[in-house]
Amino acid sequence: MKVIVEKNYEELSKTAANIIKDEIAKKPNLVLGLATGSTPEGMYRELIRLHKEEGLDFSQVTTFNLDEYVGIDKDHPNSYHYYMKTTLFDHINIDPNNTFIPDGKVENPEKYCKEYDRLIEEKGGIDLQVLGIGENGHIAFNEPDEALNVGTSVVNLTESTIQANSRFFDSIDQVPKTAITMGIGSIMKAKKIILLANGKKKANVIKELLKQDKITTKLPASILLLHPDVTVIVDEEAYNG
Ligand SMILES: O=P(O)(O)OC[C@H]1O[C@](O)(CO)[C@@H](O)[C@@H]1O
Repeated sequence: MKVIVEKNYEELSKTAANIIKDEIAKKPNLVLGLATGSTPEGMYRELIRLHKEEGLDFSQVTTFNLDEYVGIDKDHPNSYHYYMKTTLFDHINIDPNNTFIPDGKVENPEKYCKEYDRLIEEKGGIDLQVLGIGENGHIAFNEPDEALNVGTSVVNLTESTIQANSRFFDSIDQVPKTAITMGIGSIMKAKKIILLANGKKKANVIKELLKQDKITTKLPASILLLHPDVTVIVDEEAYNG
């Protein structure tokens, strides 16, 4: 795993956005895996700037998002559909038909999850996957457990994730308890992965991850040690605590 330590969140965000820019330059019809949460917000702001000021062209790009809460409408302000639309898609020239986010209100989730993985394959697989990391080591919503799902699945969120994500909701009772998430296998099939983490809150989990020489389902991000092209981009706070 390659590690880049940036001075602060702004530099981290620019570095991540520039990696995406370089990949689009190499392959204009890039298949890009996207994450939500607080961490990538700065990267999305920088991508919008690159589009508006430097003509970064998303017209041929396809995106797949990692996850969505179950039972939440697409236009709910806490849905990841709403997040992606307002944080990135409305501000760049991406074709909405080329953006895919798991549907949290689907009737037959099992069938739907298989379809989602099949669709990723059909589009040629993910070229570049952006990941955040939970304070408990989750990637997407693959929570620490005895076993991890290979493909896209419906999962239960842990108490610590519900607690961490309650900051986006009016009260903790409103945080959904389940989500659809790309599986560990779906993520590991990406050709290239960047994992972003900033701030003191992520220092413990980054320390754990970077000292790992074993993979363990108790720290889902440790599976990334098996991937040939992962870059971890952190700011000094997440690196040093
Ligand atoms: O960036 P945050 O808000 O700390 O969230 C960490 C991770 O947890 C999630 O919310 C769950 O998938 C991701 O979207 C994010 O990468």
